[in-house]
Amino acid sequence: MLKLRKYLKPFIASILAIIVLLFAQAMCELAMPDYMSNIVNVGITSGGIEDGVLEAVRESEYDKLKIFMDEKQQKVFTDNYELQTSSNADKGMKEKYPALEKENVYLLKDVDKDTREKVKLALSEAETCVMVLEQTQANLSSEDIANLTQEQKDMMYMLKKLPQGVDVFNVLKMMPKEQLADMQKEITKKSSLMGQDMMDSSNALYAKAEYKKVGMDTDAIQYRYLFTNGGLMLLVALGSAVAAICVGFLASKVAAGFSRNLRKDVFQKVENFSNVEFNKFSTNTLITRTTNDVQQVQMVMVMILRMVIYAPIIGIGALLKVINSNADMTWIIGLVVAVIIGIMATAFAFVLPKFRIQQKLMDKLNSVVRELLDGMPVIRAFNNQKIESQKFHKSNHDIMKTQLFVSRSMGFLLPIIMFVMNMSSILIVWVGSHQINDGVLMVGDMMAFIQYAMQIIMAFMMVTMMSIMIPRASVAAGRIKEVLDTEISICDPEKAENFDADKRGEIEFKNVSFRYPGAEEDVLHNLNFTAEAGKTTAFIGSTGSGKSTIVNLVPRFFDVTKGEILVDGVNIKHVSQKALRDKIGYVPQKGFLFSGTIATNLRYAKEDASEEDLKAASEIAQAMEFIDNKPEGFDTEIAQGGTNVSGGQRQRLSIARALVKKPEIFIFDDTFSALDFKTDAKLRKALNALCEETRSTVLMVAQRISSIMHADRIVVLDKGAIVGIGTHKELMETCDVYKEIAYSQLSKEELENE
Ligand SMILES: Nc1ncnc2c1ncn2[C@@H]1O[C@H](COP(=O)(O)OP(=O)(O)OP(=O)(O)O)[C@@H](O)[C@H]1O
Repeated sequence: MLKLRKYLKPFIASILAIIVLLFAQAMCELAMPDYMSNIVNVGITSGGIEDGVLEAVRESEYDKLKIFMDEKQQKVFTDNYELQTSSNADKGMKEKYPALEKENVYLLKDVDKDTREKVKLALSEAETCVMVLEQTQANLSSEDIANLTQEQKDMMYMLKKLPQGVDVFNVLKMMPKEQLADMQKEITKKSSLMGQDMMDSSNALYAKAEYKKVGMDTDAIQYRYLFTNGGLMLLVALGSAVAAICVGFLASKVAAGFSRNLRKDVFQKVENFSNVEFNKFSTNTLITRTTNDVQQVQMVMVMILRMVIYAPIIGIGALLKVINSNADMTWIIGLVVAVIIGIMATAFAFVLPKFRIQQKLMDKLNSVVRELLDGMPVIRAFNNQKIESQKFHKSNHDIMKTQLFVSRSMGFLLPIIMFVMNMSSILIVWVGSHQINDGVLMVGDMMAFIQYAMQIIMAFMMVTMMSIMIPRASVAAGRIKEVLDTEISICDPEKAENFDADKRGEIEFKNVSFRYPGAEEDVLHNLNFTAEAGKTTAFIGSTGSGKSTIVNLVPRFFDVTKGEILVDGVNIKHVSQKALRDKIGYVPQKGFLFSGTIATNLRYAKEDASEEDLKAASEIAQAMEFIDNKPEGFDTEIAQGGTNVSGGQRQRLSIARALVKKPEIFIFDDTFSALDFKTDAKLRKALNALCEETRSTVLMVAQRISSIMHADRIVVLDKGAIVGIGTHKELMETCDVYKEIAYSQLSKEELENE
């Protein structure tokens, strides 16, 4: 994938935005369990009271607290609370704190966060002691006793020994200071084992009880907390959803733009391929690389942008949260992650090779289908449908088998992983409930732990999935890069020369030898001849003697292996391909038309050609008659590849297309063999007239001697070498190969009459 990183450059801003958004999304996701934990621990369990910092406390209750506070703590209290006497309190005050009707109440001043923390510390131990003692005094039922923490139980048994009706706190006030300090030490030692959150929660319960005694509306406090935190949680969830939507939007934009640019570059590269490169890559693979492979990379790109960045943020974030939490259960996460990695590794060890096989089988199925469809008329003609459909069924069956295996394995994998995840929740609840029972963990913390554990496991699963997807996409990226990195063998010279302006279409082959790339021997051997300007030079020879190869060298479809080809006195390698091809009107062996109309096809080389030009060219190419017969004439639609016209018509339109261009050089690569003798003769006559007018050079490959016998010059080829050059007459006298061809096609009389 990294091979194509330069295609991400235009999208850097979007990628950075995605990273920021993913970070925001992860932060929101990580905050959610905390909110939930607070709602459970504080909102539900502690009645919406966060800790033991009392907003209001009766003077009598403060007297009790004071017993367990040292001078420093008492100072913190008096500094931050003000006494509201019963006599001075107004109506509003009394409504808010009804206890003021009977006694004085201390009210917390408006303090900042740090001071509040100091107050909390100053009150914390004293509140624990008072609470334990009050509970003891309150003659608890056995059920209540069972719910007490161990230190509360110990204290309760000690104080229960006091005679009935004696106020514990009055007794304590009279106790020697050292004994009281010992007792306090004992209580705080035990309570310090609880952890801060538990302490806060326990003190919050004390505060709630005190608020009730003050007459405050504790339900309102609880609702306020629940609505505030619930609302914040909703906002965070909304933030996460918005970030996720934006990431999805941007990631799709980046991936789609990335693949558009990639397809454009691959296409541009392929457009510049010479036949050498086309021979290296088959058409099928080039199409697959431009479409399917790019699509694969695009798909994984979206996943990378959404998951690969998100998974580590959320995974590490959740892990840090878990490590910092009170729950001593991190080992459960380690265990579950190890089990999941084990399961996935085993599954992928079986499935991954099948993925690769699947890709190959898909290629095979494609090629079988392609061959079947292309060769359908032949298959029908030879009645071989059964054999061919067996071939298809085999490929089809093979692919079904592997797909079934892969789908079934994946079908197993997900439920197993879900089972492991559910088991991990149960294990966390099991271990967590023991810790809750021991007073070291709160229910909300355990619930948050479960959520963080799921986030960590999901992050691991995302990374594992990506580690499977990325290598697959990497193969596709490699195939695309191979096309992009292919060196084009036929390119323009750095400093292009110009053609000799005094010459017009003269072609000279000088010691030209040629070997197809990858072939073992030359197909053309040391050719030397000149095709004079304005004259017709024809090539004839047995099949495979190299006629088409010679004419394909002129427009530089291939470059000569040895020697040089000069057009108008300049080596064709020294001019630009455009300048060279501008001079040439090429008609291939197999006529090819583009989708559009007859007119758009004829104007292919000369967009501004007039209707008269089209008509004139069609007349020469003997195509006017069939065009006239079409109701829409030149506007007749042509299907892709010209499949809706006959082979002969296609060929005539291909010839007309070259004629419209009126080039300096015509190349007809065995063009006339698709035409009947009569049309062939008429066409050649009209063509000769045109060439005389335009003074164009004609290179003509032919199989039929009658097509070329009137040429100014005939080059006879045998096994890639020239065995004779001259006019028909000269060759009939001097060249045995020519004579042999001529006599095999025409009678002695026909030849002598010519
Ligand atoms: N792309 C190619 N790669 C390798 N060898 C090729 C390629 N094209 C043609 N050849 C070989 O080069 C030789 C000359 O082929 P060419 O097509 O030029 O012959 P030809 O005289 O035009 O034949 P025909 O009259 O049958 O069209 C043949 O032996 C052929 O097998």
